[in-house]
Amino acid sequence: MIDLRSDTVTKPSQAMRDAARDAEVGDDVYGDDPSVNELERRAADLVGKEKALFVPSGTMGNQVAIRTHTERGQELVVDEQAHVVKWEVGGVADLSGVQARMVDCGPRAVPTAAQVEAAHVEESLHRPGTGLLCVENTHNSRGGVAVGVDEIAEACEAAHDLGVPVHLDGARVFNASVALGVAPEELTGPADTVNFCLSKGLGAPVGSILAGPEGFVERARRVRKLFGGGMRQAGIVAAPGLLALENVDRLAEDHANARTLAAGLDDIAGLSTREPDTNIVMLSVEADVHADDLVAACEEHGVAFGARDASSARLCTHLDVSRAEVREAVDRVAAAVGSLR
Ligand SMILES: Cc1ncc(COP(=O)(O)O)c(CN[C@H](C(=O)O)[C@H](C)O)c1O
Repeated sequence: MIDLRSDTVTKPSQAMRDAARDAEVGDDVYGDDPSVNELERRAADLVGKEKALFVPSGTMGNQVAIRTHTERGQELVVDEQAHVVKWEVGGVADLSGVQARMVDCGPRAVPTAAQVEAAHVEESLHRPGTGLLCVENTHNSRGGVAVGVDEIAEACEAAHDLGVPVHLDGARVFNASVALGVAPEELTGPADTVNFCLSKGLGAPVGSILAGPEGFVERARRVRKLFGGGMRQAGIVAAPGLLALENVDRLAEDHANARTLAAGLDDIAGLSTREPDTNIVMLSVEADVHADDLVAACEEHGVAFGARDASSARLCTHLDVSRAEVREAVDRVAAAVGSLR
């Protein structure tokens, strides 16, 4: 099976497994795990923030950030297709008591200054007040869009002018950095906090990093504990995360493979794709084939990916899929489409 469901499916390398086995560990709740401490230090440096917190998942990183930034009853300004409101089980309401004020950012994938200003609510006797702006880069549901430095900075500046902090869901921020050819901290710098995933394109088995100002990270550490994310000898999974930080540059291979995949799928009658910015390929399926049927037929032919709606699907290239396997996947999709006709 060529698994293109997500870049979350990558399996740890032998070097990562060895690092896990040999990791120096301690009780991380007491701050005693040397592997976690080293990972947090290096991760903070990489994204230009004072401190960082190792969390078990990207969802926890985002939800801990939202809870730490906001007060119950406030509003969160966010793109209507953002992961934090679309794929995190209603966490902004359930865990933080926050209401989402959704903005349609369209293909731009990040709100304009005007959209931030229009969505902002001033707290009053009657009104909730805006507690946070959340942006996403790359933007998953809008096709792995790499949002540019200027666009991120514009949204952050507009929020800051209104006294509103900004959290960057940077699950794939290194994909954006590599695709745009800019240093990660050019993309993370304008935001107050950033969450990025070690367990996606970077290939670690577990974990994400929430980074920001020292005071914020200390408050976030307590929220992580509240959410049950206080880990003990977590060096076992932090050590592979340290190796994952060395996989940033190779993300360019995933992007090249995504372009090869998209071009191959475009040659199949009835299918079309948008030119991918990064490792995510959004596939449009012609009217007379339901995306679910295509996904099922492809699975029978040895390619796995997921439908997004009745007429579109998402395919992700990643560390565990080679260029040759991408080409083979295109051939298998072609055979699957043929079987549907
Ligand atoms: C932008 C963004 N932010 C946060 C997360 C959450 O990370 P995890 O909780 O899965 O580690 C994801 C994972 N995205 C996963 C995927 O793409 O397959 C699924 C959809 O949850 C994400 O894409």
